[in-house]
Amino acid sequence: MVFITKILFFAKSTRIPRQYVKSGFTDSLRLFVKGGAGGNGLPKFGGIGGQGGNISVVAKESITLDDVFKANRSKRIFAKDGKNSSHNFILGPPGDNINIEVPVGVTVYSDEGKKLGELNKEGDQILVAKGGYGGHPKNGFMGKKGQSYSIKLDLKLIADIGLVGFPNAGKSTLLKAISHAKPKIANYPFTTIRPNLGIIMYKDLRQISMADLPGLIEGAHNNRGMGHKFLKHVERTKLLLLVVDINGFQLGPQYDFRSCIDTIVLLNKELEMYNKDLLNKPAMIIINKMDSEGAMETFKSIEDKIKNLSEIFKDYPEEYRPEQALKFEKVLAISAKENVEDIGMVKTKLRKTLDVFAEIQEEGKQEDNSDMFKKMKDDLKERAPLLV
Ligand SMILES: Nc1nc2c(ncn2[C@@H]2O[C@H](COP(=O)(O)OP(=O)(O)OP(=O)(O)O)[C@@H](O)[C@H]2O)c(=O)[nH]1
Repeated sequence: MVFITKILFFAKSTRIPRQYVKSGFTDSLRLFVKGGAGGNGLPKFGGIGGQGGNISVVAKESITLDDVFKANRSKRIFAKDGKNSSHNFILGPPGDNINIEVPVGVTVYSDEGKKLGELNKEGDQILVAKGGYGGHPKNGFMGKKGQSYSIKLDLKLIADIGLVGFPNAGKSTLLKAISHAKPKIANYPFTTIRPNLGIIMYKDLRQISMADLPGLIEGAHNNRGMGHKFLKHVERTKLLLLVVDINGFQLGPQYDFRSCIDTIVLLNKELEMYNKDLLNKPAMIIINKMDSEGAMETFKSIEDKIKNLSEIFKDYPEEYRPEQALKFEKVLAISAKENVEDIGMVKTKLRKTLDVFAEIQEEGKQEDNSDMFKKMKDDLKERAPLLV
């Protein structure tokens, strides 16, 4: 009986990561869509033509943009025309509507870049091309053409936590240790070339999703490296989790060495250059590879600086200097690879932080960031320990 309960429990708690992060990763797709034309009316009998079919996009879980492409290789989608009014059908039958199933998380843009809408949960629907009206007395019984547009489907992952960092900092190692994801890990930069999604599971069945994104590099906002292309995926995460290597980072022998604190300032700058609003998101930072020699001394020497980042901006040349500093709710020094206890601690802190922010949001009390952080700290102190 206990065994069966365990199996059922486990089955229930295993949420399968959305397919779109498992296979080939396409995160935007352009389609031409055309609503059906309206059928002609029949003046002799006052008959009205059928309306042309509409085209909508509908959000569906467990589907990828690749699937959408495979189902529509021509990338041209036409709805059926409405039928003409006839002796047999005075009211011409309408053309069938088409619903294009797309992944949850897609934003639809017109060709001119106008946002037509977001599909954030299963079943959300946006009409993208209206069918033409059927012919009737007021339009001379002539059916109208359907709307035709090019639309862009732009996928942004919806994860609770987004990992941000330079290459090789240990993001994938953390994701693997903390969740059931199996990202590729190697001791060279840019091992991660597409987002990976992991689900962090807690004993009480709570689940939190975490997305690991390809590493950013200096100048990412100018399209250096691949990080920028993927930064859009942190826009919808509830919490930014920066991961930096206590030993710093050097892209290659021909590049400057960046110390740990340099990498934090540079990440701050890259996020700001991409989208200033990201700096107002709740954020935590992990200083990783604390098992390295001399790591604790380095950490002690920079801990205060990390907590008051804006005070050291003046030490950086103007092109690297952010205007606004990231505020970290927590600064956690860990070894993602070597210390299992650290992983447990990160798990607990992430959950607490997300919970507190969710509460604050619900109460609608976040007038400004500083108040928000004060409240978070008070709340965190009051909480009882959680099951991890
Ligand atoms: N000593 C030590 N090495 C670590 C630790 N965490 C990760 N590493 C190593 O650092 C290297 C890079 O780790 P990854 O997890 O692939 O780093 P990443 O940030 O995902 O890298 P990209 O895919 O390039 O963005 C690997 O060789 C890891 O084994 C740690 O806590 N201590």
